[in-house]
Amino acid sequence: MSSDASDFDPDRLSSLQFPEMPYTYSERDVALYALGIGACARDAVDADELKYVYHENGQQSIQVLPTFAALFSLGGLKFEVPGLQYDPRLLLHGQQYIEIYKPLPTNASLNNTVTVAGLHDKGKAAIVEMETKSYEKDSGALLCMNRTTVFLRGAGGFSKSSHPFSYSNYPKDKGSSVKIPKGQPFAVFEDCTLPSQALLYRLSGDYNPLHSDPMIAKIAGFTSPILHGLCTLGFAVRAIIKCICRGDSNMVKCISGRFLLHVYPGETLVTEMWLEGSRVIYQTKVKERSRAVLSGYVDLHGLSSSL
Ligand SMILES: CCCCCCC[C@@H](O)CC(=O)SCCNC(=O)CCNC(=O)[C@H](O)C(C)(C)COP(=O)(O)OP(=O)(O)OC[C@H]1O[C@@H](n2cnc3c(N)ncnc32)[C@H](O)[C@@H]1OP(=O)(O)O
Repeated sequence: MSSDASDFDPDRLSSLQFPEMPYTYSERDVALYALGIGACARDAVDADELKYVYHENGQQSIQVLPTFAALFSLGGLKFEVPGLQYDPRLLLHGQQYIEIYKPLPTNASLNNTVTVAGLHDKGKAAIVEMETKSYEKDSGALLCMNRTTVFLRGAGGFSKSSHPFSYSNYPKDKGSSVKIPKGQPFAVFEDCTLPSQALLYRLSGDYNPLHSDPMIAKIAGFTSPILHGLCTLGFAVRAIIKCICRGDSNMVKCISGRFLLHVYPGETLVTEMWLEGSRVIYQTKVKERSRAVLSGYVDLHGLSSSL
């Protein structure tokens, strides 16, 4: 479904207004999310992960994994940009960038503001970047920011082909692809996803049928439903918290990931990690197909020099 170039007006982009989106979550949502990204799947009493699903050692509230913040951006899934038409069945999640400004509370009521952070005409596809800022309702404090990049196959060509449209409201180096170091990784973590992983993960709020409906998956070009990109990202960041943060998820400051290839539920994810100062560069591969499916970086607070 290619868009008609005559309908697209770049001047209208900056003035686009999206309604504020409330988002409320409870401790139950936090625990369900942790299970959805594989916490405690191999070991129900995992010393690093039980705290994400249970009040371990009498702790007052369960802890929240930093990638939970990505769920706040899902309300923007049904976005509309005037002059850009796309088939939602062909949408793929391209990238996710998350900044966390304070530890996520176990339950909260938030107000999300959504803006278009970028739009690019790639000819065969359109790339849309949506920025979501999440504020705590009571205090008004800014909790986190998400930048979600979606890759809309077949929706390119909406601008004049002699000068394809490209706009970003942030510096180019933020949230794009990373260079994987040549040396041996500092740590490697292997984790199996369940055949039912996407069915479990969707209960956290992304009900896109691409992840559950065999017919829709075929129309989208896959042999069967694929895993949510944010589920794969959750597995990768959980591996980094385990291997590098020694289980302390509050060390995570910022997360960037680019989805390189789809994952089928049931496949094994192998995450390789390299340290560059307080930055962890990572790459996740599907073991069965020996293919990289995700790469990016995670910036950490207070990384111990003893590592
Ligand atoms: C607001 C809230 C929204 C929430 C949305 C979440 C909804 C979810 O339910 C949906 C999902 O989770 S889908 C599952 C996760 N995602 C995937 O599996 C996609 C995996 N990636 C691919 O298949 C290809 O990289 C593919 C197909 C993406 C690109 O591959 P190619 O077509 O081969 O592209 P290529 O020719 O290499 O590059 C063309 C231009 O596009 C840029 N680009 C490539 N991959 C990108 C990516 N992953 N993200 C962003 N940009 C990307 C390239 O840089 C290139 O641009 P340029 O020519 O300027 O270099």
